[in-house]
Amino acid sequence: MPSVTEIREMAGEQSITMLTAYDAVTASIVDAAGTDVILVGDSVGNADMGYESTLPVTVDEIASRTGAVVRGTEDALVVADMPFLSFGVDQSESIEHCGRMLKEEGADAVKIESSKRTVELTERLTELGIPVMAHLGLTPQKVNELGGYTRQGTTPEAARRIIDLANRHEEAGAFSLVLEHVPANLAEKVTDALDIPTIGIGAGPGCDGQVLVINDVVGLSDWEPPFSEQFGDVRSEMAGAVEKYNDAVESGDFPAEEHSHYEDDLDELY
Ligand SMILES: Nc1nc(=O)c2c([nH]1)NC[C@@H]1CN(c3ccc(C(=O)N[C@@H](CCC(=O)O)C(=O)O)cc3)CN21
Ligand SMILES: CC(C)C(=O)C(=O)O
Ligand SMILES: [Mg+2]
Repeated sequence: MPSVTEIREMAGEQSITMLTAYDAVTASIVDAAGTDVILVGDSVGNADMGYESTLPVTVDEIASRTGAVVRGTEDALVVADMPFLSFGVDQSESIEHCGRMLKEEGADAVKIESSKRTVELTERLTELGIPVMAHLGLTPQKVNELGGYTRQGTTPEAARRIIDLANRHEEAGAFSLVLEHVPANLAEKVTDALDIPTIGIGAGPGCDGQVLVINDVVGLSDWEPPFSEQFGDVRSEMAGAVEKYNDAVESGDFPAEEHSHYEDDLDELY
């Protein structure tokens, strides 16, 4: 069972595997496959709740999903992804929201979309015993400011800002860092600059680990980011089962004798 310390020590050693999960069933499948880290992503908003973005997701929703994932997980490290405006508005409120994921839901750590304003919060949370995974590059909670889910860190200045913030979050105590949708050569430089592991999504092969959204990986999404890869076709599997069920009900093949029971005493009932 990897702890935050064991994940930190995987930097430069073994590739860290991380996937999202939003419910106990999926978490149990992801966990049994030996995945190192399960992220209760705020991507639940678009992946599982029908929203267009991650912005509407609430603290209560992430808390509820985190509890479910924890109950479905035996071995993996469970990280709760703090939703839009659950941190950064007010420090004590931020700490309460993050603390709740550990204290009430059993998460091992939280992830916070990082900026220069989260350095101090990361330090405070770490010092209180709430391990923090940082997140730089494309931070989808800033979609309205960025104007889309565009590649980040593409100019020397933007790349330098990311390297600087990565260093500052490591110094503040973050135990790992997600790097999203940045050039592979920038991700390599960040990985070299840090002692803590980098976990990439659309950040090339040079990171210490990789993360993707489970729906994209198993083939449940109706769209995926260009950097994702479908490793299965669960949507067709499910559609096939549902069609067979509908056909069986319509034809009268289901339920059959083995799905039904009869009581002799009831035969005379009028
Ligand atoms: N199902 C799912 N998978 C994800 O990987 C994911 C989410 N949801 N939700 C939160 C964020 C959003 N992500 C995304 C979404 C779209 C692009 C994308 O299509 N980028 C294109 C177009 C950018 C634009 O012009 O808007 C690109 O070429 O960069 C990238 C990352 C990654 N995350
Ligand atoms: C893709 C990962 C890093 C994420 O933040 C999410 O799933 O919400
Ligand atoms: Mg997220």
